[in-house]
Order: sequence, then C-alpha cells, then structure tokens
Amino acid sequence: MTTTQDLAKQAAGRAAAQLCRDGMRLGLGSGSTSHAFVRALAERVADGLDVVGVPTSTATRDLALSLGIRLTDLDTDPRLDLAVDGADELDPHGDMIKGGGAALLREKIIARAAERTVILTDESKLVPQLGRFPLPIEVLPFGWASTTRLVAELLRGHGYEFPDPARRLKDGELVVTDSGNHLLDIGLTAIRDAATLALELNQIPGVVENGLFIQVADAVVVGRPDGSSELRELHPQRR
Ligand SMILES: O=C(CO)[C@H](O)[C@H](O)COP(=O)(O)O
Repeated sequence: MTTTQDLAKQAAGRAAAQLCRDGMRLGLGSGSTSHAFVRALAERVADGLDVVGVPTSTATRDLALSLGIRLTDLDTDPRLDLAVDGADELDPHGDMIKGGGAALLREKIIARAAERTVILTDESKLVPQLGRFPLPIEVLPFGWASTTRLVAELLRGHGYEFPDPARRLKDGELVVTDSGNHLLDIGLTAIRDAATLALELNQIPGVVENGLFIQVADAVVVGRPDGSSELRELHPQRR
C-alpha cells in the first residue's frame, strides 16, 4: 500500500531528478527516499539524460544497475557534481542525523566529494532539534565493546542519559555495514551542540564515523503527499 509518506518521498525524488543535467557525476544516496530519486532519474536516463552515478550502498548500486543507470566510483571520479540523499532527521539549519539505513559512512564520503549536496525529505523528518531519532555510530568490529564503553563515557560526560548502547540487529542478526563494520544506535532525545559532539565522537579509536551530518547539506527538497515539493537553499557561503 502506498502511504502519504511514500507519495511525499516520490515527489521529492522527482524534483531532485529535475536538478540533474547532462554530463553530471552524481552521488546516489541510500534509503527509500533516495531510491525514489534513483527511479525518477532512471526515467530521465531512459529519455536520453547522460549522467554517471556513484552509489552510497550495495542496495543503491543494485537498484541503479537494474534500472540502466551508468555507475562509476570515487577512485575514477573523486569529484562529483551533485549528491542526492535522504535523512532520518533534519533541523532548521539543515544539519542531520543519517544512518538509519546503515550507509552513513559512504554517504558522508560521497556528500563531501560532491560540489553540491541536496537532501530529500518529507515534513515528518523536519525537527526543531536533532536527537529523537537514535544516533547511529559506525564502529569497527575489533574492540567494539571497548569502543562502546568510550562512546558511553563521552556521552555521559556531556550529561546525556541513555540505556547501555547495543549493536544494531536486523531480524535478530547483527547488522554488518557495506564496509564490514557494526552500528550503535543511541537515543539522546535532544542533542546540544551537535557539531562538537560529531567531532568528539570521531576522536574515539574504533569509531569509524557518526551519523551527525553537520553543514553537509547545501539544499533540501521537501516533498509533499500532493505531489508538490519545495527546494530550500542552505549555507550559501559554506564552500
Ligand atoms: O541515512 C540513510 C541511510 O543510511 C537514509 O538516508 C535515511 O535512513 C532515510 O531513509 P528513508 O529515505 O528510507 O526514510
């Protein structure tokens, strides 16, 4: 069954596909909203649009290939023109929590490789303050329990209270990311000074990357169930 949220995601995906131009090297995000974009992009490719994509996950790679979108990688094309991705939460500055789909590491690398990053969302993910969505933190399997202890120590030192962090499971199985790592999901309720927290988390040995995306988005497309969408520009002086 198609929900109103699905319709909003499709509207955002269609709007983002209209931002793509011939010759562009594109970052292709992960998750259902990004996949709505990939499907809309594939329709434009079928109509003759000439682009090449770098996928942020094996799931996106498989989808793009199945729809006839040409792919490359960052070793061949280290600079991208446009990255399009989704988010789990977006605050009024465009800062985000990402990683609900376990692809945050490649998503951050690809967003940073892109001249412009456009984030697709529906109204339900726009929040006044980040933190209700549990913050994903990608950790190396080696020493994960010790890394987790250090993460918990850092967060408690900042005054956060939360249950002991556990690694993400799906269908009872430990989730392993495309880069072979594990994920912690930590519900912090309301994150204060997300920029500092993002930097400090990445100082912990064993933390590969965290799901706080600070000043990564250049623009946001908000899709609506009626099929309309709005493009909002952010951080015009950022780069
Ligand atoms: O960060 C992500 C994957 O790591 C996704 O962008 C995020 O989880 C949103 O997913 P969806 O579009 O399915 O709601």
